[in-house]
Order: sequence, then structure tokens, then C-alpha cells
Amino acid sequence: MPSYLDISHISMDFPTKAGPFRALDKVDLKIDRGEFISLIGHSGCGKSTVLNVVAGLYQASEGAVILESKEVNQPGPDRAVVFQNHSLFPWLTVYENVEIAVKQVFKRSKTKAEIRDWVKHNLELVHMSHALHKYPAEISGGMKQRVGIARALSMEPKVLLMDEPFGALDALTRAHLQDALMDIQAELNNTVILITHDVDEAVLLSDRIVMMTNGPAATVGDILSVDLPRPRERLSLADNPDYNHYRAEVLTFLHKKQAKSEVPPRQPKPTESSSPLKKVVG
Ligand SMILES: Nc1ncnc2c1ncn2[C@@H]1O[C@H](COP(=O)(O)OP(=O)(O)OP(=O)(O)O)[C@@H](O)[C@H]1O
Repeated sequence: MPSYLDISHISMDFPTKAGPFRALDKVDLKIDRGEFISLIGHSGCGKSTVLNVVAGLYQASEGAVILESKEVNQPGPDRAVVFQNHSLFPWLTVYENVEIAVKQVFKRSKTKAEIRDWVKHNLELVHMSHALHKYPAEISGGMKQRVGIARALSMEPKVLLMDEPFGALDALTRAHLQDALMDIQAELNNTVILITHDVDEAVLLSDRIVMMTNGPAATVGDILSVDLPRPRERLSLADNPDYNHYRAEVLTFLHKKQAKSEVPPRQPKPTESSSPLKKVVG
């Protein structure tokens, strides 16, 4: 049976002034419906590039992304992206920021009342019902990320793509949002790809952790299945030998097998015209 999401041997060559730069080389990953996958690897190895190809923002040089038997080659609401820095419209309220996405997807299939209920429901999921009429400038960074997650969820995407969604937050807010995400996940069973640099976050949240080799020509180095029962509770996991084993596996991969010193300097970003970035969404 074909997998739900098939990232099939994708390679990515970026045009640069010095010639093509191979960022990814034959990244191959099959993801089941409802799976929570983390991508981890050293800075610059190509995690965002993988995500951008799945989002349809980048076109892979080789290989294909197949979602439910259909090739993906442009952005669409079936793959919602949550970025590290929230991407809310500053002139719209919290409610309106979610409403705009809901209207984009459900304008024809939901009535006005249904749209209103759906917007409110998604903001309830992330505990933001108290701030429906506030503007982004009036809420904290963690709250903005919650709204971004609500907006992504409200589109009922087939795949939720998260590029270091909690990276800019303090440790406590981050922990709260991780817990919120696990609760939402338990309820909705989304298919999620999360990029993170945080080993604890990866082990806590994931069904599988995909560890990428260093670039250039990065690829999947190892995949770790995290067989910890759910619901997961961060405090009790701290003393759980299995949790610590998974943690150690990822740390060993990152620090021994893929030591940072092996990483060559980053390649320069190309000029806008040569970028494969097709369209910025979110
Ligand atoms: N548009 C581009 N043109 C040229 N090179 C690029 C472009 N985008 C990314 N790269 C290069 O491709 C490689 C992978 O970049 P990418 O941003 O995917 O890494 P990453 O693992 O997400 O990094 P980080 O963890 O620091 O966010 C890097 O060497 C980067 O410099």
C-alpha cells in the first residue's frame, strides 16, 4: 500500500553564483497518516529545505513528494506551515487572522455561522478564546504562536509542517505549547513534520525522529522510533530509562556521528531571481 506522505528520493540543487549547490541528496522518507515526525540535524543541514519542498514552496531538483497518491508541486491549504516567527497579519485581530484562513478553505462549504464557530473552536483548542479581539501587537510571542497554530489547524491540513515553531520562546512558554500540541494531537491525530534543534522536544513529541546528516548533500542519516506510551508527561519522563535512552541516541548521533566541526561554511543565498522559492505563504 502506498504511504500517506512519500518524500521520494528528493534532491535539491540551489543555483548560486559559484554554480549549483546540492543541499539535499536523495532524501527518502515515508510517513503514515497521523504520524508525528521530527527532523533534527545540525544548523544548515537542510531541514527547512525538506519542509519547503513538502510545502510546495520549493521544487525539488530530483525526486517527488507524493501526498495521498498525488504529487505535490505547489503550496496548498492541505499542507499548512507554522514558522518560527509568527506570520500573523498585524492589522487583523486574533479572530480575523484565523477567519481569513478558514474563509480561504471553507468559503463554499461552510455557512457564515459555521465559519464563526469553526474559528472560535480552533482558537479554543490553543486556549486563546480570551483574546479574540486583540491585535498581534497586544499579545505575547507565545500567544502569537498559538494563534499561528490555530490558523494552521483551522485549515484541516492533511499535513502540518512546523519549522521550529517554539524556537523563539522562553523555556516555560515552550513547555506549555509542547503540552498543548500533544493534547491537540491526541484529539485530532494530525500528520505532523516538526523541525527542531531541541532533543528533548523531539523525543517528547515524536513517533519517529529523522536525524539528518550534515550538508552539503544532506540526507537521512538515521531514523529513531520513539515507542513511549501516550499521553506523555514531561515530569515523569525525566526518570524514565527509555526516554533517556532515546535522548542519548539522538545526542550521540548529533555529537559523535555528525560532529559540528565537519560542517563546511554555509553557502551564500542566491539572488532573488535565482531562488527556487515560488511563493511565500502563511
Ligand atoms: N535559496 C538558497 N540558495 C542557496 N543555498 C541555500 C538556499 N536555501 C538554503 N540554502 C543552503 O542549503 C543548505 C540547507 O539550508 P536549510 O535552511 O534547509 O538548513 P536547515 O537545516 O534548516 O538550517 P537551520 O537549522 O540553521 O535553520 C544550507 O547550506 C543553506 O545555506
